[in-house]
Amino acid sequence: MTKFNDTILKAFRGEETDYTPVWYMRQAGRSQKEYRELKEKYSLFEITHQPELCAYVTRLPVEMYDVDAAVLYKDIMSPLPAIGVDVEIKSGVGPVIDKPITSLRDVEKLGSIDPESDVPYVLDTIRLLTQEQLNVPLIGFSGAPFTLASYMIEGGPSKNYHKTKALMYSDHKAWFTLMDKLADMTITYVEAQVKAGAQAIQIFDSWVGALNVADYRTFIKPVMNRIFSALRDYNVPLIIFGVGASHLINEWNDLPVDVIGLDWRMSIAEARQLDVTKALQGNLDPAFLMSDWEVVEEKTKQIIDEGKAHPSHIFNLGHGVTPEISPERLKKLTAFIHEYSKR
Ligand SMILES: O=C(O)CCc1c2[nH]c(c1CC(=O)O)Cc1[nH]c(c(CC(=O)O)c1CCC(=O)O)Cc1[nH]c(c(CC(=O)O)c1CCC(=O)O)Cc1[nH]c(c(CCC(=O)O)c1CC(=O)O)C2
Repeated sequence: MTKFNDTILKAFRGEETDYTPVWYMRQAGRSQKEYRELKEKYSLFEITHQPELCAYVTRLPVEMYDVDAAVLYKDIMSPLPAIGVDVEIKSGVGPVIDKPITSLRDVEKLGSIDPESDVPYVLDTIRLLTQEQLNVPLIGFSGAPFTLASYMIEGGPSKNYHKTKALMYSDHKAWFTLMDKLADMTITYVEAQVKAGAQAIQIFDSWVGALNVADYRTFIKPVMNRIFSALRDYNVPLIIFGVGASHLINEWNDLPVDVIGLDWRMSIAEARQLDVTKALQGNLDPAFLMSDWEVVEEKTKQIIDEGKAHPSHIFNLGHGVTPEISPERLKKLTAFIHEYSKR
């Protein structure tokens, strides 16, 4: 067994490292041939319910790409059935919820999660990976209340979140009760992942960029403060990530997080000009990986150079790996990042 490589944990904590560590959102699923063959037989939930199989899928990209962290193979929807939300992941569509939340009554029906009895397979997978199989840290994760609520209210992926925002603006009791229930679920669910062995946590608020700063401060920021303040007790690096949320970066810099994950809309240099002090993660647009290698190399060098100007930077894409990106490309990119970023 090769020596455990904790470089990425040092970068998450804002320390300077010998090279720029890298992992990719959605690295575990997607385009590996071995994974595609598995997906012919099993759904995402069926894989996650089998710890040995789920650990194998989680390890695939680590062994194939030599990335500096593993991310647990599951979805941000995974804990929702435990609180009474009937969600299905439709291939090529995404999460689908047949009975969306429409009122306070629906919110009050939601229960709470007991990870050891509701999602024992998630915790067993984490134990398997961190006690026996990985020589890089394992990243656990949860969706954030706004992003989870957007699926629960819209009934699936959305472009404009009109129903979500309408409920948020018009029914404050329903909204804040839902936020509190989802915050309680997130804290309990993340605590169990850390106790099982996850060494860093990412909170995905993918769609909160749909809100302006004022509404973020009113309807979201207090609950995010509560979540991250509670998670600090578990003493693992905490990452917040969202898409199209650059206008919220100074709000995120106020939160008790260690790392801010950027998409491609704001450069690392621009974030630093806004006095963002947290470690930064990102932020290559996945679309680059479909273009000529010379273009990828040039953009990657720019991101690494900007990241090196301040401690510290973790390389990632600006959003999850897309299905058409080839494993060969990700392997080549990872090797290039490790080589080019050496101090
Ligand atoms: O099609 C299938 O059968 C399953 C597809 C699949 C899903 N989650 C998945 C997988 C495994 C895989 O990538 O193959 C599995 C999945 N989803 C996620 C992770 C964690 C990570 O990103 O590393 C992971 C596991 C880790 C990994 O695959 O590397 C997290 C996730 N699910 C979701 C989101 C919201 C978002 O997209 O930003 C996000 C966060 C941002 C991200 O994409 O990285 C919600 C979700 N889950 C899913 C989708 C369907 C669209 C799509 O496939 O991109 C979508 C997106 C949407 O349309 O709203 C289904």
